[in-house]
Amino acid sequence: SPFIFSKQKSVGNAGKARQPRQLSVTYYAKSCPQVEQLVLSVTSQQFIEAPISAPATIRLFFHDCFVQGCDASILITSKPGSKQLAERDAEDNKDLAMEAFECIHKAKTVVENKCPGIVSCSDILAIAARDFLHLVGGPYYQVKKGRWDGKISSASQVHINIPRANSTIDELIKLFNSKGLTLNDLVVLSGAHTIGFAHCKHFVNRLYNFKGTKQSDPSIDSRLLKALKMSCPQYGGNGAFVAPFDVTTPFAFDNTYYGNLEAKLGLLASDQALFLDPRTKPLVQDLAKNKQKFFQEFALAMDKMGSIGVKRGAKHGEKRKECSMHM
Ligand code: HEM
Ligand SMILES: [Ca+2]
Ligand SMILES: [Ca+2]
Repeated sequence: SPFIFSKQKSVGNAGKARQPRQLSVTYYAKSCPQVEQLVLSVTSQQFIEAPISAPATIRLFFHDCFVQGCDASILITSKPGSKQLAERDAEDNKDLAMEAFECIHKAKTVVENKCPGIVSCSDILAIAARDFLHLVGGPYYQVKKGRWDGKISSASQVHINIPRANSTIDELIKLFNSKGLTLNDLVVLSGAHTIGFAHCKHFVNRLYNFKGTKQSDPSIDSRLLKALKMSCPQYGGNGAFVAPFDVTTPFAFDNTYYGNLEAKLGLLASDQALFLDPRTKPLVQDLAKNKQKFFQEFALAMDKMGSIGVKRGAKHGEKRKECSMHM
């Protein structure tokens, strides 16, 4: 009946932001069956040459999905001479590592060579992030595919959609909820900080002037505080210096991140806050005890994050030939 037809249609539109459109593991089974192998050939080589590509690409995927959905909008470069900057030139994206962009570019080139015009940049990013997660010792999961690339990339959309080191737990919960992610997803996905590094500017306030007190953050371990102060002076430090998120195993994907939080070894205020807030503390304690559970839940949460705001079809998206260039 026409009533039901129009009702279904409006439900479909209303769910645009929240309800992921259907993705599938077998999306390219006929059109490009070797896509995963092709991407892996690049990611595994890149992991040997530049292991930093692993954290960099996982973070790139996160920053893509949180702004306009998982649509490779993060890969588009600003038009030369235009005042309208693209997402990747926004302040909050400036420290995304080049290695990640290069890796996706290489993978896309290899895939285009074998399956021209078939595979979206957003699917390649999702596959590469999974590959790197596994290469650094994290869980393996099947990547659902069928994302189309977005046609919009605007720097002005970034700040409101990307969490910051000084975001409160309330703000983080709100932001994650707005993407269809739960409190549990927030705690589990933050576990990505078991690998990778951060620049001083993201935690220097904790060392010298926590919340305007002119004191250091009381929830930093004193030895870590001392070490971080040596590398990150209050004024005029080396802007290129990076500290590991996980002081114990910065290159291994494991659950030590959570144990570190219990030991006041979190790097960002937003990391340590997960152990200080009564809503998230029990989840941290649980994951610190249970690596198996962390792995299972991380894989599920990545799948969920990878479904945010997914576009399907030529009306809403495109399949870019060159990931950095909107057609
Ligand atoms: C919960 C709120 C989060 C905040 C406030 C946050 C903030 C940050 C900051 C400030 C950095 C350091 C960037 C730099 O100095 O270069 C960073 C790095 C990183 N983030 Fe997050 N992040 C959050 C959640 C996530 C999520 C959900 C993921 C992925 C699932 C993720 C993955 C990473 C990775 C892997 C790095 C290391 C990048 C590298 O070493 O190149 N983060 N994050
Ligand atoms: Ca995006
Ligand atoms: Ca680790």
